Amino acid sequence: MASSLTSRLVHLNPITKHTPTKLNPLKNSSSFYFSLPSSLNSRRRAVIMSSSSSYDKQLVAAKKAASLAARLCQNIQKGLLQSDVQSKSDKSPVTVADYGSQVLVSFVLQKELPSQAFSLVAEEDSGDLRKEESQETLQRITKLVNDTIASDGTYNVSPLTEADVLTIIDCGTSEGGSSGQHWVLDPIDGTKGFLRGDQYAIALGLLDEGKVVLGVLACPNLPLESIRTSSQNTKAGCLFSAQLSCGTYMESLDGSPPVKVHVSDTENSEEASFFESYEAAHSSHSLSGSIAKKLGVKAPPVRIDSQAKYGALSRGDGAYIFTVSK
Ligand SMILES: Nc1ncnc2c1ncn2[C@@H]1O[C@H](COP(=O)(O)O)[C@@H](OP(=O)(O)O)[C@H]1O
Ligand SMILES: [Mg+2]
Repeated sequence: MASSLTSRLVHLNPITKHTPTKLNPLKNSSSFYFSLPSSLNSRRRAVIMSSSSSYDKQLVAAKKAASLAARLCQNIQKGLLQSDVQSKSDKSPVTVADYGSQVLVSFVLQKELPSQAFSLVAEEDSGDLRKEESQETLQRITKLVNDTIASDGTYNVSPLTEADVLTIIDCGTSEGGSSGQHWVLDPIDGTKGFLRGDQYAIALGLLDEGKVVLGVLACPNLPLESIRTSSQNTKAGCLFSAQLSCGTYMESLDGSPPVKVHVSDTENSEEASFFESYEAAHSSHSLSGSIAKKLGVKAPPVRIDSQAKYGALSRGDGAYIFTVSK
């Protein structure tokens, strides 16, 4: 599930179109663009713009949901316990933060959009947490989620019970589909990066009639300035958001005003740099090195866990992402 969900979420990364160049094959993939082609006449442009504005409420809710989930993840990462980490049947790690993030996103979306039918396709389910031996883990998730909701103060609700938490996790078991609206969530993309204290992301998208119409990406450890020039002292915590045909915006997770971002417009691959997975088991480093060489890229690879690399790409920190299946 993790891999297939991740591969779908890759296409949820709405990157603002700037000037596509022959040098950047990724930028020519339609799934990376939400902006309107300039060839569209202004009447058609107006029609698309007005239809996209109907997702404003969902965008506000998605940003709130991802921000609150990021807050929970940041708090857990500061004091991660050995017992917070478990192994899934596919041997990939899952943590109390993955579950807690899914609970918060599901909870906030339903609170913020009460009048809408709710469908969520999410990575985690409650199966393992319902086992006898997971009782303490479930208690810890419930406490962490309740503490986060209380610290935010927006929702005047009684604390969630453990049964509530299990039910809310399983709100993410929708099958999705090509009709209606469906949220798609990876509550922590890059769990291995999260465990290492490196990059990870909360990745949330909305599909309407089978099309991606908005996406948000919370990257709690991504510096607010380019990762190629930032230092350890640079403030971190970015929230990227995009709505169909409205471009991509970035703000800090602690609430700075959003600024519009653009992908790199470099025409010279000798000056370009590329991102790839940190984990060599996820993407072939040797093959991407060969591709980079053929393209004339001189800079060494920038290895980042998770879709945080798509956030970095969307603001032009680098020009390419290479994901090469092994
Ligand atoms: N062998 C593999 N090939 C491709 N992707 C893999 C993989 N093993 C794990 N992944 C996925 O890669 C995601 C992380 O991406 P990246 O390598 O860019 O950091 C993980 O998402 P989760 O952390 O949500 O499980 C995981 O599902
Ligand atoms: Mg995940």
